[in-house]
Amino acid sequence: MAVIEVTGLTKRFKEVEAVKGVDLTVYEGEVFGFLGPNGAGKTTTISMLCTILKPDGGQGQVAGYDLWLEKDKVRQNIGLVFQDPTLDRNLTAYENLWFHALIYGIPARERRERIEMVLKMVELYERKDSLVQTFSGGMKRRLEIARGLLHHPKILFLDEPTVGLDPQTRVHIWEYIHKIRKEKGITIFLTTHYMDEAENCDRIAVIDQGKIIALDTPDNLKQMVGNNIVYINSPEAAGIVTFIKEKFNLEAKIVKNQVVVEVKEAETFIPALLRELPFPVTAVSIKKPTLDDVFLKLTGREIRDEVGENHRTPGFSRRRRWR
Ligand SMILES: Nc1ncnc2c1ncn2[C@@H]1O[C@H](COP(=O)(O)OP(=O)(O)OP(=O)(O)O)[C@@H](O)[C@H]1O
Repeated sequence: MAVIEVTGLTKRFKEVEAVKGVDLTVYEGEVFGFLGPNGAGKTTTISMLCTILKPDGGQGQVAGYDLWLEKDKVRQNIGLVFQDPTLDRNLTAYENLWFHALIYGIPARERRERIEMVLKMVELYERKDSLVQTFSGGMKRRLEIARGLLHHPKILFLDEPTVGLDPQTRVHIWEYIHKIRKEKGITIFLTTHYMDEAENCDRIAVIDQGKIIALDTPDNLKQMVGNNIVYINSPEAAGIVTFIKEKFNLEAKIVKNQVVVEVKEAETFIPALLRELPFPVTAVSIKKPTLDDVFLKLTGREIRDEVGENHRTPGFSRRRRWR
C-alpha cells in the first residue's frame, strides 16, 4: 500500500528552481532513501512532503491524507527529524519528550509510558534525567529520533540523519532505523548524501538538480551500470583465458599477471568456473559497481564526498558537498 504518492511536485525560490516536478510513490514499511548531492532539492522535497513548505505545484497524499487539503492530518501522522538539531539543550531528555507529548496532545495517562518506551528503544532510558547539553552528537540524534516516534507516526522523515556523526555512531543510527522499521512496521523516508549509507535503503530515488533521475533498489541501480569484474590469480593464466572463452564465451584478459573478466553475476560465475577449471587457482576477487558509479553514469559527474564528517553549520552558506 502506498503511504506517499505525489506527482508533479515543484518549488521555486526566486530564480532557483529547487524542485522540478517530482513524482514519487513510497510503500508502507519501506526504508526509502532520497539520495543526491548538496543543493539537489532533498530538503525542499522533504519539507513539502511534511507540509512545512508549500509547493508551487503538484498534488498527492502523505500518510493517507491530501497534501493540500488535510495538512493537519498529515502532520499528526508523520514524525520528522530535521537536519539541524531542535532539542532544548537546557531541558533533560525526558523533559524534551514531555514537551513534545504535550504539543501533540498525547493523553496525560499515556505520556509516561510512551516516553519511557521510545527512550528504551534508542537506549537512552538510563540518561533520561540528564540535560541534553551533556549529550554527544549521536545521543542527541537518537533522542530526536525517539521524539519523532512519540506520537506513533505512520511515516518517520529523517533529513540527513547521520550527517556530522562519527562512522561508528552512523552505524548505530542505522541499527536503530532498521529496528524501528522492524518493531513498529513504519515507513522511513530519509535523505542522505552518503552513497554507502544509501545501500541500507530498500529503494532509492536519486535526485539531481531538482529532478529524480533514477528510482530503484540499490542492487538494480548498480546492475544498470554494468557488470561485475572477476580477478583470478593462477600460474596458468593463459590457459584460464582460453578455458573461459571456450566454456563461457567470455573475453578474459591478462592484466598484471591476473586474469580479468567481466561477468553479469560473479556469484554464479565463480562457482561454475571453479567446478570445471582444470588449472590451479591461488586467489579470486571481485569488484562490483557502487552507487558512486551509478551517479557518475547518470550525471557524468564524479562523486566525491568533500564534507567528510563535517556538519553544515546552521545558517552557514551552502557549500557543495559533491562535485
Ligand atoms: N529558502 C530558500 N531560499 C532560496 N533558495 C533556497 C532556499 N532553500 C533552498 N534553496 C535552494 O534550492 C536548492 C535546493 O536546496 P535543498 O536544500 O533542497 O537541497 P538539498 O539537496 O537538501 O541539499 P543539502 O544537502 O544542502 O540540504 C538549492 O539551490 C538551494 O540553494
